[in-house]
Amino acid sequence: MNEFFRRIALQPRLRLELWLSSLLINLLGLASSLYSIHVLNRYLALGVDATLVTLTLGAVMAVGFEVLLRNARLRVAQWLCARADTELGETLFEGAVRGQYALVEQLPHTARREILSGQSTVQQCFGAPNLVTLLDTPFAFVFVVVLGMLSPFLACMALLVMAGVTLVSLLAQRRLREPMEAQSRIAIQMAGYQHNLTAGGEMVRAFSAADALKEKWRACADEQAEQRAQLNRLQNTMQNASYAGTLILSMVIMGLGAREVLAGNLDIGSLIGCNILASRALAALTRALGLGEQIGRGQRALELARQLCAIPRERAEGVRLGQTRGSLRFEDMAFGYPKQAVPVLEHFDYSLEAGKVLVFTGANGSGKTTLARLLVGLLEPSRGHLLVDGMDLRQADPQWWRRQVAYLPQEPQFFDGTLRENLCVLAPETADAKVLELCRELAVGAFVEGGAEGLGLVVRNGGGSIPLGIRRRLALVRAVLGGGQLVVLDDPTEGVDAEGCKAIAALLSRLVREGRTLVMMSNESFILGAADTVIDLNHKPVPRVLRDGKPAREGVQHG
Ligand SMILES: Nc1ncnc2c1ncn2[C@@H]1O[C@H](COP(=O)(O)OP(=O)(O)OP(=O)(O)O)[C@@H](O)[C@H]1O
Repeated sequence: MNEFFRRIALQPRLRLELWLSSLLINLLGLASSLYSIHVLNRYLALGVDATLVTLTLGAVMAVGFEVLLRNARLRVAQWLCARADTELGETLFEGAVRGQYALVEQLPHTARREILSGQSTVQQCFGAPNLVTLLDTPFAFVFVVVLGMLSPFLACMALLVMAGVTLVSLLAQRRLREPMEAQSRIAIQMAGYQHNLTAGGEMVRAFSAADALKEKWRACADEQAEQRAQLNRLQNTMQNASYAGTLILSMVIMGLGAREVLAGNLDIGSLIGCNILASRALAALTRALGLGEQIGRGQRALELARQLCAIPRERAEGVRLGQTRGSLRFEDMAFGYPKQAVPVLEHFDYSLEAGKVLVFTGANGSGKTTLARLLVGLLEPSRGHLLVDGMDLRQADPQWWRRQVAYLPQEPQFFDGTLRENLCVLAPETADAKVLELCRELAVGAFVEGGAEGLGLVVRNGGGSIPLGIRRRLALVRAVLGGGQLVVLDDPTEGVDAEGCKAIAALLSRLVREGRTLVMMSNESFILGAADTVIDLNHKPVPRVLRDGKPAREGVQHG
């Protein structure tokens, strides 16, 4: 409900227009009742055709104005809702991409997907049609007041029936909360299984995981069906309440009204008018009560969205040093994930001059990727400092810093778009010829140029269909085109064939000659051989420097 009022309050001037137009619309809505009263009382009594024509013209004009005003009001409501929806979309997007990485990552993938898709639920539930329904609700009582002017007794009866319908609907709505929450929990679970089916189709078939998955799927689907049935029963109760309420109200008004007519307290015309007014009042009320379930759904989607939006943002500003030289200093640095028994590293001290090659080595899970993310500024040390050219990375503008780093993540991902858009994301002005030259240097020229679309190839699903070794080298092209002075490569040769490794070695040699600082996470012997420094992350919790000084080999040579 608050969300509706927030939307209405977005533009104070329009807020007044919305309420005024709703008042007019509902006043004009009285025209049909007045018409019935006057036709029955005046025209039937006197039989003057001019009276009928005048009354009909007046009623038609009132209906015409009402329709025009309703259209205009809907447009204003749509404009307000579109603004609120855009705002929500942007806030969610910002939350997902600018929320502190470590905290965003703590939300499971499926939950993040559910949160982001909740945007359309909010759009639907708090949309313009529902907003105008809500605006009409207080005017249900305008009809009751007019009814009271014709017959206070019938107005009281109408209020009694309306109260009964409201009570039943509210009780049913209170019970809706539980199945609706269950539905949203099950939807997240189902989304996980759907992901297993779409992205993990090979795993499911090759390991005969279909039976195990099917069992889980069925259990989930059964629970979903059970909750949906309960939801439907409650929705049905609400519908029945409003249907029965309408019938009962009409019977009450006509039955008791007839007695009032016989007692001489009411004329026939007014009785018909009372019946129309009472049903209009109840219709406005039941429409508003019907919103309850949608408001509940929208509210839940908003609460989920708030979880993401409540995550503290990354710093939006900080120091920008121009172009970094690429010297690094780890100063008594520590990092551990929440609930981790042994931290990834502790008391780590090391200084790296600009232009040198540092390799972190270690077994799976020793912390190589974590270190890469610390260097890129996606994670922050739990203690101590990571200095770049003497400046603590915590003071740096993250956007500036990431442009100083040519980063190859361990899991190279691309966004949905063309290969050109992806490779040139950091340097959109790069000429195709330069991109292709770098692709050839990394031995992926044939892949790019061999395809009919070339750099226009459309990448989908993170680029998962591109062979890993090629995808990794394409991601290396993207990193190098960014021009960062500090090169951070997380396992650059994983899944790459011999020819690819040779090309990577040649590229690394070129980068060293250009004076870039290279930090790599690798267990590959040719990379370890070319390092000025090798640091072993297997040694816990303080990493051990295995070699510091002259590299074992001149340049980076594969084989
Ligand atoms: N987001 C996270 N939350 C909690 N623990 C994590 C998270 N990411 C990694 N870890 C844990 O931190 C440790 C280091 O993981 P990391 O991925 O950095 O290792 P790695 O050396 O890169 O492994 P690999 O060689 O397999 O890529 C592991 O024990 C891992 O389970």
